Amino acid sequence: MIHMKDVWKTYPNGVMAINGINIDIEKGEFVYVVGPSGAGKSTFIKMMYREEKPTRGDIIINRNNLAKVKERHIPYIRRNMGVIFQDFKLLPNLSVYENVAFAMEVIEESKTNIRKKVMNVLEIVRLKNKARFFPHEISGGEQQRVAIARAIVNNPAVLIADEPTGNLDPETSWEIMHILEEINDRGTTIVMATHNKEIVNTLRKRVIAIEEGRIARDEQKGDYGYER
Ligand SMILES: Nc1ncnc2c1ncn2[C@@H]1O[C@H](COP(=O)(O)OP(=O)(O)OP(=O)(O)O)[C@@H](O)[C@H]1O
Repeated sequence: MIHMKDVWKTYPNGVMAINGINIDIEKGEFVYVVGPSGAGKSTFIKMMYREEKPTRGDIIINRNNLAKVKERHIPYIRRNMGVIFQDFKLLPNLSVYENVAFAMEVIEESKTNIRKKVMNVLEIVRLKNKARFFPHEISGGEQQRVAIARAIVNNPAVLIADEPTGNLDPETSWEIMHILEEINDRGTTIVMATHNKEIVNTLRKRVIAIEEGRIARDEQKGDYGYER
């Protein structure tokens, strides 16, 4: 599903963020990406949704090589990918419903179908009753659930998450994790960068540890392995 071959990333200012990474992630896996601050986790994640382009190497996702793809094709590639962030990134002037509908491919979709799909994902994240609310009227955990609904509305094969619980209290973080697990159980591959030791050590999954831009560990049902 996701294959990285000899991937390197040097930023324009000369910082070498990723130094020769090889990794294979198969369909349906749930993978945590851990490592010290500045180790290269975000860069690794950003290259997966082509926010950053590798300096060298190949990144093949759903048979497309993100290292070679033309700029104008990036939106097509992203359609089969959902992304969620630490700071949710909802559109403040749109309601919960509209935030999700806005992300949908609406070409040739009837209004009834759009409504069905949006309400269906809002049900998965248990927010049907808040469809008319605006982001500032709901809690941080609810905002992240809207972001998840938006990320999965096009039924992507891969969901990429960069510290999705970073701004949330422990209880709310667990709610988010249970929703991500349900989505993973439906077959979506999930790659999640995190600093949350408790979650990684409790909800055991594959752990890829990055240190100084290299894979330091790659373990099935691994542990967090750092103090924080
Ligand atoms: N846009 C950028 N331009 C230049 N250097 C960058 C850029 N983004 C990140 N870096 C540098 O690349 C290295 C890896 O950063 P990255 O954000 O990938 O680490 P991280 O593991 O996600 O860190 P954290 O856990 O603190 O979020 C760091 O030295 C960082 O300063």
